[in-house]
Amino acid sequence: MPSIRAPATKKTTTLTVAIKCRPLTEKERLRSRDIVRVKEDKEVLVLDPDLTKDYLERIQNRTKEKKYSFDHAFGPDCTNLDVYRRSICSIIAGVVQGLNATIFAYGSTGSGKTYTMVGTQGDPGLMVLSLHTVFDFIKKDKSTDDFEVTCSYLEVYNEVIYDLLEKSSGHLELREDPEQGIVVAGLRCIKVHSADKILELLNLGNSRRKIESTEANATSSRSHAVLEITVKRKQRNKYRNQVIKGKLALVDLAGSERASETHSGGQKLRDGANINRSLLALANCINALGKQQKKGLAYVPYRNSKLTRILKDGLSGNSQTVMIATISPADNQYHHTINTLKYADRAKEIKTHIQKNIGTVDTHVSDYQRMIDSLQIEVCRLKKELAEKESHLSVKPVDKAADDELSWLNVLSHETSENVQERINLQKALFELEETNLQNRTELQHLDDAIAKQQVIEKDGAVVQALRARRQDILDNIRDNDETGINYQKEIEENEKQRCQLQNMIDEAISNNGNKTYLHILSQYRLLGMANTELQFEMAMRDQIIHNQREAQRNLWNLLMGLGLDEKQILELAAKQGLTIEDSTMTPYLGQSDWKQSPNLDCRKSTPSCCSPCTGQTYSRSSCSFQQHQDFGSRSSMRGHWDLAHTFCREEHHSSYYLLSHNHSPSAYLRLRRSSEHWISGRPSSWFDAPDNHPRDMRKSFPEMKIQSSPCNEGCMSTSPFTADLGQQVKDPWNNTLKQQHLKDGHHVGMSRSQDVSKGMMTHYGGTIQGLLRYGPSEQGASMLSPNHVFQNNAPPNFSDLSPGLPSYATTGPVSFSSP
Ligand SMILES: Nc1ncnc2c1ncn2[C@@H]1O[C@H](COP(=O)(O)OP(=O)(O)OP(=O)(O)O)[C@@H](O)[C@H]1O
Repeated sequence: MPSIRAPATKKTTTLTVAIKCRPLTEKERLRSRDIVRVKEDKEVLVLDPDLTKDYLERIQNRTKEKKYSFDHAFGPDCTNLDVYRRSICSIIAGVVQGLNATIFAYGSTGSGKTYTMVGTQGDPGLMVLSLHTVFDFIKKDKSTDDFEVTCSYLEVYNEVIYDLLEKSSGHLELREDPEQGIVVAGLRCIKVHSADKILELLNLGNSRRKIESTEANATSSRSHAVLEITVKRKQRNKYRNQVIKGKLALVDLAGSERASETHSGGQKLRDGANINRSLLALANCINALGKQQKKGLAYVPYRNSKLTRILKDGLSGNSQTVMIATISPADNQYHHTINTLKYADRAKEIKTHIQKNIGTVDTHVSDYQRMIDSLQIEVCRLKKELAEKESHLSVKPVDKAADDELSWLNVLSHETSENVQERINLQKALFELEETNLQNRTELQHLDDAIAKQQVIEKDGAVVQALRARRQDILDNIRDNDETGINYQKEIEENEKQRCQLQNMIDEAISNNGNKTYLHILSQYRLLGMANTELQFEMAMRDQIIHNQREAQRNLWNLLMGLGLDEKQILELAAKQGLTIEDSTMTPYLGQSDWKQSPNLDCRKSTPSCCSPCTGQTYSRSSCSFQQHQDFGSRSSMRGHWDLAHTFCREEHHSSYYLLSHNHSPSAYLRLRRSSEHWISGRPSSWFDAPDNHPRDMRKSFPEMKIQSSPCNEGCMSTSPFTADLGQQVKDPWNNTLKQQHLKDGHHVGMSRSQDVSKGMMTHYGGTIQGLLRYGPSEQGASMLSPNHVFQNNAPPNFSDLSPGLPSYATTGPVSFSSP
């Protein structure tokens, strides 16, 4: 029997911002003046550093004096313990109860970030104090629960992640996990039983951190360091299998600086540029998040740096977050101080949504994880073979040419891997950006409707004006997001060019070089690496879907509650529908396994070609887009068949992610255009052409599209005989039989993947082949299929021959297709 659960409730909180002003250092005392005043533990006054300003200028308010107010403010006499007690202590208790918390120090170089986070023996920092509290709470806990505390410590240096708990750590990759958010693959997590043990690890990690002496700070941290403590609590009471997991992230950022001030050059200058790049990305995220609270949906560019990706949860997700902005009181630091305070002021607007992390594991995600893991094992094996081959080559009699070639190939391999990573990252960013604008456009539509209605009641009244103002904000957001999107597109094009160059170089080397085995391994390694990252990309997409599914369920639940139904009534109603509703207080947090069984998704069991009433979706437009989207590529055998009618279309540039419509419903085209028209402007229309037999302006031709904001319509509209037929024919979309299936009305349906073996290049493409859309750059697989291309013998290629040994999975990649 299908079963749904009441979701765990989310609580919205605002980021806590605390300012800490350090004392003047010995050196500064000789030549600087103290210009910062902290008042009433909340206000910070920064005096004009220019003492020459006269009384008149001051009273005329022509001074540079600035005043800000924050949640907490600490003057030079305050210790780290003061900061801890007033602004941090209360959130640490939550970590032991399964909540996430993030504490990060932000400020210019030499302002006291490391001092605040790490501290000294006499004045232990927030990392040390928090750890002691965690263990104190565990010790004092009166329940019979089992606790497990683990700790990891990483640094981001020059946009590369290193494990500070490993002696000689390699480069680590970021991965997006549906349960845990952003995780660093391969990062060591050490089980610890006491705060002292963590402190030992912390000291060890700190000794490995990249530190340099700069003009501004003798021990300047050149990297961003993240200490993460995870507290797992296995409950031994009636909820036996429940595991509550709280995470505490403590972040010491590298200092922002101006090259001119630090007098650095060479490597230091490069470090500085990278540090500033991450901090700029962080500042942009803070800006966008601050703006979002005021103006609605602004795109938050987390993907612009590793640091912001790591801090994503802390900045907007499931985390109670404290920002400690550190400032120097010295007059020559005036600009830095004001800058830091400005960002801190904006950060006050940021909201996060906290909820308890109650453990659940999802099967299909673990399937993907297994695939990725096996690919990673394969990559490791090939890496080893490569290393062996290299050492074998290097013991040969000195052959400088071979050595040069080898190092050239290594550079090539490294560049290729970076290129793939960058591409995936850009595509994800574009995807998210598109999603944000999709929501913006929906709101715009609603606003237009509301304005039109309101105009009838009171022409140009206050309400209309407020609505218009909001409309303008949304339009501004859309425009900003479009601009960002165009820049991403350009970057993707650049990346694609680079990819082609690299590929040509590898191809050339393979054809010219005698050492074919080595090159073959290199090529294999590269291909597997690509498959690996693409799988990760796909997993991230699924995570997004899962996330939206949860939101949709949450909305549905809230709606039911909002209708005034009490729990008993809901249970009775559900029972009539044959549904079991479990109580959130008694059951684990809603996991993906739940939504697999949710009535929304399971509806196809009873109605193969049409969605059952999908009321919940109506209230979450974006969730619903994903509701359709989620079906894409899904291979749950539980479902028995694949309801292709619900697949949602999305354009993605080049070899990337896309979704296809599976029937002739114009909705597919419209949805595509609506979601992507803002990208397309200025590009050749052939990139995303509407079929000739469908006029461009779909709205005119298909007035029913106007009601598309009802997701239910989206789902149900595609209930064509074609789909129904498909529903019966398609038994398993992942199965080869489907790949070559022909529909009776002449459309091809298939999941496909191509591999141009001769070039050593792999392109995945697939999905359902139907319609007259065209995708992708000409260099890749897409060029094989021109618009309106008719497969030979009206059948798709034999995909299984083209992709030997690689697992089938949902589609990514360019595609061109047509129906005869
Ligand atoms: N509250 C404080 N009391 C006494 N000294 C402090 C305090 N805060 C910072 N300092 C001193 O100021 C100097 C710079 O501090 P710190 O290294 O923590 O700065 P930072 O912001 O981490 O710099 P960077 O970004 O370059 O790493 C150090 O000498 C430190 O001892």
